[in-house]
Parts: sequence; C-alpha cells; structure tokens
Amino acid sequence: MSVLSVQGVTKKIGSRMIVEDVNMSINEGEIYGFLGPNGAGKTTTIRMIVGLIKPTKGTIRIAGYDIQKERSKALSQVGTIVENPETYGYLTGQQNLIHYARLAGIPTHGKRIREVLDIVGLTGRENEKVRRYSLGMRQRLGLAQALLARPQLLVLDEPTNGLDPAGMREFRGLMQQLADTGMAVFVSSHLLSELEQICHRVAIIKSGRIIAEEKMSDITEGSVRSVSVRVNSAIAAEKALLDAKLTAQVVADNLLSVQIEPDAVPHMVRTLVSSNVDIFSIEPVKESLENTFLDLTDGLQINPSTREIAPGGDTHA
Ligand SMILES: Nc1ncnc2c1ncn2[C@@H]1O[C@H](COP(=O)(O)OP(=O)(O)OP(=O)(O)O)[C@@H](O)[C@H]1O
Repeated sequence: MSVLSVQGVTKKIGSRMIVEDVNMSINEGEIYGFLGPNGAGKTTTIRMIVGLIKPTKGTIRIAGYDIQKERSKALSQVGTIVENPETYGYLTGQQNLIHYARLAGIPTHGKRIREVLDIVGLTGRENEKVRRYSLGMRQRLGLAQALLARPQLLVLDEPTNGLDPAGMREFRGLMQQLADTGMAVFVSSHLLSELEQICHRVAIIKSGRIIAEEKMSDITEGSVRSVSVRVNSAIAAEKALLDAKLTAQVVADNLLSVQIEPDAVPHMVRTLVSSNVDIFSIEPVKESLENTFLDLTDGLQINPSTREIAPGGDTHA
C-alpha cells in the first residue's frame, strides 16, 4: 500500500485553476521529488496534502486514510515542514520540542524527545536558545518537531532553501537516513541539483499540471546515451566509427564522444580494435536530470549559475 496517494486532485481558487488533475503515489522508504519553477503549484499541492486547504476535486490518502473523511487519522501520519519551521527563539531547542509535543498530545517525559534530537544531530545543543542556532540547526529542529509523532510520511517544502552547501548536504543525509527507516519522504524544490542527488522518483509540475514523472535510476543509469572513449588517435577512431555508421565526435586529440545505446558498445569496441585503434578507457556519460528535464519541459529554462528553474520565454526574469 502506498503511504501517500494523490488521485485526480484539482484546486481552483475563484475562477483560477491553480492545480489540475494531479496524480501521485509514494511508497514507504521512497524519497519523492516534486520539482517545478516558482508559481507552478508546489506549495498549493503540499498545503492540500498536509490538510491546510481542501482540494476542489480529487482524493488524498495518507497511510490509507482519506484526508477528507478520516482527517485526524490521516494527519497523524504526516510530519511536515512547510516553508520555514516555526520555532521560538527565546526557548531552547528542547523547550521548543516539549511545547510541540504537548500540542500534539505526545508524552514529554518519555524518551521520544531525546530520540528525535539524536536523529537530527542536535544532542548536546538542546539546551541552547534557538535564537543562537544557525539556520541549518533551526531546520533540523523543525525536522525533529515533524518527527515527534513517528509519522509514516514526511512532507518538506523547499527544505534546503537558504542553507549553505554543507547544511544542504547534511539535510540530504538526514532525509536519506529517514527513508532508510521506511519513512516516505515527499520533498519539493525548484533546484534540480537538490532532487537529483537524493530522490528515487521525481515529478515535474508546470502551470499546475504534472508534465512528467521519472524514476531517478532510469534517468541517471538506464538511459546512458553516450560514452566517452579515450584512444591513441581520436581522428582515426572517429573515421572508423563513422564508416561503421556510428555517431562520434572528436573532443580532444585522444578523446571521443560516441552517441550509442549500451547494447551497441561491443560493436563499437570491435570496430575500433579492427581498425587498429588503441582503447584506453570507455566511460558512460550519465544523463542528468537537467537534460531530461529540458527534453520534457519545452519552454522551461535553467539558470546556469544557480541551477534554478524558471518559467522560460519572456516570463524568465
Ligand atoms: N490563495 C490564492 N489566491 C490566488 N492565487 C493563488 C493563491 N495561492 C496561490 N495562488 C497562485 O497559484 C500559483 C501557484 O502557487 P504556489 O505557491 O502553489 O506555487 P509554488 O510552485 O509553490 O511556487 P513558489 O515556489 O513560488 O511558492 C501562483 O501563481 C500563485 O500566485
């Protein structure tokens, strides 16, 4: 059974269609990325999943419970950080957690608070005032809070926004660690590089509609479409491959790029060897999410320096 199931979900505000016919299903132990430019409808979808707003149409189930019909059971299985986590700066990390545990009806004298502090790596810092915490520590405290009730589903809206690269890496490690315990993690981002590194599957949303859903392994492993070949003479190698009807380009004196499906690689090797070309190495060039994304999302653009995605065309700032 999937931990999160979103079926035919639509959200209309006034006459405006914000999210249209969204379908997603997320399994336990899976990290599922939700990728789209600003304004695509990510936050609106997430707000529906965590019960902050109601869908106009469609069904959302969490751990099998319908969020409309069995709301408290469904929501008891979701931990979330939507936008920046709310924390009280004048309280310590531990006091913040005690406060939220009380609100959620979780015993504050048991060991759960110690456990969540440990999971997020704040043990030893729990008695410091939160206003002295770094942004990364605050984010981890938010995560500790989301984990208090042992949810099956964790929903994170742009969780690494504003974190430095070390903070982002740490947070990614945490998500992986939680998924390894069987938790389903739903994470949104407008940064390709973020999701590329941690997600098992990724859905791409544009103007309120899911335009693609891809398995990360298909993108990064299965779909190798070119190899980089190091040889003694790239010019001789290129000629031999072109004669054998393979597509190749010289990259440098000793380096060649060959567009080829994995099962045609032996044919390439035989061709080079029979043309007396020495082969030193053959490396697959992995398809990145970025290339796939560009193939799929005609009209969206990627800012090359920030790797942020934008609507593209004239709307691109
Ligand atoms: N209450 C509302 N009334 C009218 N329009 C809204 C409302 N909430 C969101 N929108 C519009 O719906 C679109 C999707 O917004 P949403 O916040 O879901 O996008 P997003 O993908 O999360 O983008 P961002 O990363 O910028 O938050 C936007 O154009 C937004 O202006």
